[in-house]
Amino acid sequence: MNKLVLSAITKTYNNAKESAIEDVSFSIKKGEILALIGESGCGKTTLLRIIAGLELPEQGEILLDNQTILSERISFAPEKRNIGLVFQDYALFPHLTVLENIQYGIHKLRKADSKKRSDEVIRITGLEGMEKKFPYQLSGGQQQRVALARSLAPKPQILLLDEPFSNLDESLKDRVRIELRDIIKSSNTTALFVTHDTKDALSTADRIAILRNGRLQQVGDPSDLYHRPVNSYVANFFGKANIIKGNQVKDGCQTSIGKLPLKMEELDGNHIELCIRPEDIHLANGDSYQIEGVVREIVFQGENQLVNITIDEEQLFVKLDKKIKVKDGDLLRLNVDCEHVHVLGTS
Ligand SMILES: Nc1ncnc2c1ncn2[C@@H]1O[C@H](COP(=O)(O)OP(=O)(O)OP(=O)(O)O)[C@@H](O)[C@H]1O
Repeated sequence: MNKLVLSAITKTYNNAKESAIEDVSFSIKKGEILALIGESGCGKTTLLRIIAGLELPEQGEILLDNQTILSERISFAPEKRNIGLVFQDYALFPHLTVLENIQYGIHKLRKADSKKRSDEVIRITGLEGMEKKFPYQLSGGQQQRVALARSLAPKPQILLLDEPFSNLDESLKDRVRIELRDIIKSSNTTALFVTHDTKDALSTADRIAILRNGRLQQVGDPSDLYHRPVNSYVANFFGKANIIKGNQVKDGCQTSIGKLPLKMEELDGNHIELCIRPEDIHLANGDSYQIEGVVREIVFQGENQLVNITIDEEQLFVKLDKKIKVKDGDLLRLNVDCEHVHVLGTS
């Protein structure tokens, strides 16, 4: 069941030449965590603010739990949407304790109910024992949990989080990503968070929506976006990708790096664009090989090495185990794992 449905949202700021958001549609299922990702200025915050009711688009509809909260005729005020917002800087009240911050959004409840609910979210967010502390006495990760607890307390229909990891040290991020996911899941909440970091999205979200210049490129689970990107932009956003052009031939595809025995029966068209991940190219261990190229650069990557090889005019990135000895100028013979080659498009 869908929790949030966005249809054809378009927003242009006053005096702007181009729209910040252009015809964006996607939905979020109940209980799902969706990451909205894209480069700086692509419109992530604008879309988040539109959903929260803080910004009005000139076109589009929003359904929250099957109720229209935005259309041509309707626009619910932010406080009527029952949406929880966690801001990038957490926006905690500095003069209130952890408990008072959490109870702020549920002050209309009877005292006993407010106590019961705040105890619940304190437990879910692991803040037991910190109730009397003030925000300045907490670490970044703890402050984030207070902000989360405060937003969860009124049981929002959906939680929106703006760059939830950007204020944290690199060393803390891995743990906080897992914590945040666990807290959202154990509170049965649906969430949408904005990030520009692929690691945040891949490790925390169930599905990812990628924006570019205000336009939605693809929505899918992390594996879809990595293995089946819709275009070269998405392919390159989620890691290194070799984008290779080719033409269909009788028993495969003749590409600029060599002939690959791809099963192309579903393809119709001569100009084919392929996405080949560096880890799907391997050193040939017998006489048979598909590609031959010269090593130009080797980048150490811990467990692996990323080797840049040239084949005529073409460059290819290949991920090899660190134990394989290669050096500049070596001639390498390689095979492509054709099962994993993804066709981006044909024309
Ligand atoms: N209040 C505003 N008035 C005019 N233009 C705006 C306003 N807010 C944002 N913009 C423009 O809209 C576009 C999208 O901005 P937005 O802040 O939504 O992007 P973003 O993806 O969240 O960026 P970042 O990751 O840097 O925060 C940008 O070109 C920005 O300059």
